[in-house]
Amino acid sequence: MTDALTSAQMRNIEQTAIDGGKVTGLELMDRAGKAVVKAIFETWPDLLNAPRRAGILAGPGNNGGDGFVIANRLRDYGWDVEVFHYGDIDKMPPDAKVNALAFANAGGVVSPIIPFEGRDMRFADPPTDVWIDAFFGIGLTRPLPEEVRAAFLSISYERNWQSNKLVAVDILSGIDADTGERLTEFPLKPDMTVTFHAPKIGHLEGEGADWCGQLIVKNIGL
Ligand SMILES: NC(=O)C1=CN([C@@H]2O[C@H](COP(=O)(O)OP(=O)(O)OC[C@H]3O[C@@H](n4cnc5c(N)ncnc54)[C@H](OP(=O)(O)O)[C@@H]3O)[C@@H](O)[C@H]2O)[C@@H](O)CC1
Ligand SMILES: [K+]
Repeated sequence: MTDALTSAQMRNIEQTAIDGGKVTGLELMDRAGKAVVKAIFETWPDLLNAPRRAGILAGPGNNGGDGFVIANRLRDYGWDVEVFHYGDIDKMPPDAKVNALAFANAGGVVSPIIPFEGRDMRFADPPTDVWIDAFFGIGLTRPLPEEVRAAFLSISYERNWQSNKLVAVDILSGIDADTGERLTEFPLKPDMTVTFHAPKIGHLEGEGADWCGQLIVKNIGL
């Protein structure tokens, strides 16, 4: 496993590649989202044999942008996809907004996360096969908002009754990528974390090492 990076080191590598004209941020986001989908099908190939349902937990930043790339990709596979967005598409960073608008304009369902409160997630119908945690990645700066923690709790109820998978995009939301500290206490461990280019300190240190599930590092051409 190559040396773990801090979030600042990762951003520097990305920015250097973008400034050098080697790649655009949008291309990196596209590669990242597609890498998550590839990792899902490589890890659970039976998910390929029938259209499934995915719930995408998307945040306000570029981690959320990855979530919308994943949402678009799974719709291409004929999946039933619903995005639960903690954020406002209009206020997303430009690359994320492009992917969010592509999803919404193609008829993708974008719901606020509050409905989890009203929904009895234990018996979701149809059951969700895969939950994607794209709330926050390396840009997490403080403990999760209460409604985000509550959304995770709703899914944890469902996981008691339904066999679904939880995949963390880049890092489980709530884990500090630079220390592995769990900034918010909640009960959900992902089945898998897909990160990009190299592991981050937060995947290997502190509690982060125990809150990854299977850690997959995907090359995004940096
Ligand atoms: N070229 C690229 O950049 C690529 C990026 N990629 C992807 O982007 C991710 C990094 O994206 P990012 O820098 O936008 O950070 P992200 O983790 O989405 O969150 C930032 C937003 O959340 C907010 N926020 C933070 N903490 C919060 C809290 N506790 N509660 C509430 N809000 C909170 C924060 O707001 P603020 O802290 O400014 O108030 C800001 O709005 C990275 O992990 C990877 O997945 C890949 O596609 C590869 C190419
Ligand atoms: K995440």
